[in-house]
Amino acid sequence: MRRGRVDGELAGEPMKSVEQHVSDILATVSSPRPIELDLLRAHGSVLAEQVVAEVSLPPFDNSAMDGYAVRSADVAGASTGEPVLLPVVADIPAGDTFTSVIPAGMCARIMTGAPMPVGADSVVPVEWTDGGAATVAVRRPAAEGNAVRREGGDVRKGTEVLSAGVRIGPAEIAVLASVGRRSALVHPRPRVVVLGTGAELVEPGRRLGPGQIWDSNSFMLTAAAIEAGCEGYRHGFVGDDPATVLGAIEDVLVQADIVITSGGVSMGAYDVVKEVLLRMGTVRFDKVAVQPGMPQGHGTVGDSRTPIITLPGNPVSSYVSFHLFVLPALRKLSGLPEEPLPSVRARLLTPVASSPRGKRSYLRAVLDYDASGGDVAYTASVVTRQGSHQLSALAETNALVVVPEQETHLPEGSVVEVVKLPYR
Ligand SMILES: Nc1nc2c(c(=O)[nH]1)N[C@H]1C(S)=C(S)[C@@H](COP(=O)(O)OP(=O)(O)OC[C@H]3O[C@@H](n4cnc5c(N)ncnc54)[C@H](O)[C@@H]3O)O[C@H]1N2
Ligand code: MOO
Repeated sequence: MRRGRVDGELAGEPMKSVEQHVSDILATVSSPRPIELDLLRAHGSVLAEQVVAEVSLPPFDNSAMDGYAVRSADVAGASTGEPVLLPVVADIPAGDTFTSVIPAGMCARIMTGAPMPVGADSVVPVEWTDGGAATVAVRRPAAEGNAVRREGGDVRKGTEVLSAGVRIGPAEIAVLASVGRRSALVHPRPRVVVLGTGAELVEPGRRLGPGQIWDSNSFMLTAAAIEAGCEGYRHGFVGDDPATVLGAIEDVLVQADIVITSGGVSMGAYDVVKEVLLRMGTVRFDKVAVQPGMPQGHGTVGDSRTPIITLPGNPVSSYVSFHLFVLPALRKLSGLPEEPLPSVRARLLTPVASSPRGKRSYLRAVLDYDASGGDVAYTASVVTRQGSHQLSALAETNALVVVPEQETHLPEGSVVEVVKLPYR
């Protein structure tokens, strides 16, 4: 509720389940058409094609060490006391394009990554020799294949090196480059535009007036979207004027694959997001059986039918509902399969004193690994400040203890499901 009165009491109204709300949101979201992007531009996006090696890797037999390419039979009897002396008939650096041939009883100096000469079947590391330039004294035998990296030893020509659906990180970029790819077909990273609402909001860095607070939600939600691998754009915030709010939403559509708003969705006389979007008829508002984060809205806006998710303004509610409701949408927009946040079972070190009947609570908690815990290998301590406005407590936590809808309290020692928050 913002300023003033509550318009009506909706006690007893059935609430929507968390799962239903997620699936309703997902029904409004589809993953964008794949595009071809240059390697580094593709970083962070999801691969939309299967990548097959068109050549074997390594493409040719090469040396794994700096040393001498030999015939293993020639050095079989080498020892410190009786080194084998071999004339050095070639010098092969990495990148050498000349195909050397090594006759029996001779060798070539060779560097790491350089192509193996014809006739040689083994590499003697320089440390096992006197390092000679014209003739080398080999002090240890090197078995056939010693320090030789075989053609196709990493990847055989024609095999899959990356499957569609993987997120492209540095390792995937390296694999793409190593098979000669300059670009890849990817689902582009979704553009997430975040808009805060509220007449009480002030830009951080400016002075607060009476009744005002600094906007934190639009920063938090933008950062969370970026952390989820998206392009996050903070549009800032707008006040309580319906025309301004509507104008701002329309303005951001050109740069948005999805719009996230915070605030103005509850029962207040000035809950402007709800007011303007309800009028459009393409966004619906529900009470979801969850604490925090009960008032939620979702749908599409504009001719582009851009998905929009309207989160409640209370900062902790916004944060928790981002993880429950926005992340699944961002995964789908990113081209990733549906997957819940990882959760573990943990033993409660603190009791849960109260949880509203009929709502699933997600309590902010500290999750710790407990090596002595046996099959319950984690402990969870619920922090004391659980109010939807108590943002500072949120920053002390790394997980959400799930209290099922039918439970109103839980004793210390209860085993509960705990959702791990990403990157914490
Ligand atoms: N009569 C009722 N009142 C309220 C109900 C209800 O069912 N009946 N629900 C409560 C619940 S639960 C929530 S959650 C909030 C949601 O309210 P809104 O989404 O309409 O959000 P606002 O009223 O705009 O703001 C709520 C709160 O959050 C602060 N806020 C808003 N935006 C930001 C921001 N960008 N950065 C930091 N803080 C922000 C705002 O100042 C308010 O304190 O409604 C309850 N009321
Ligand atoms: O559901 Mo509201 O999100 O309690 O704070």
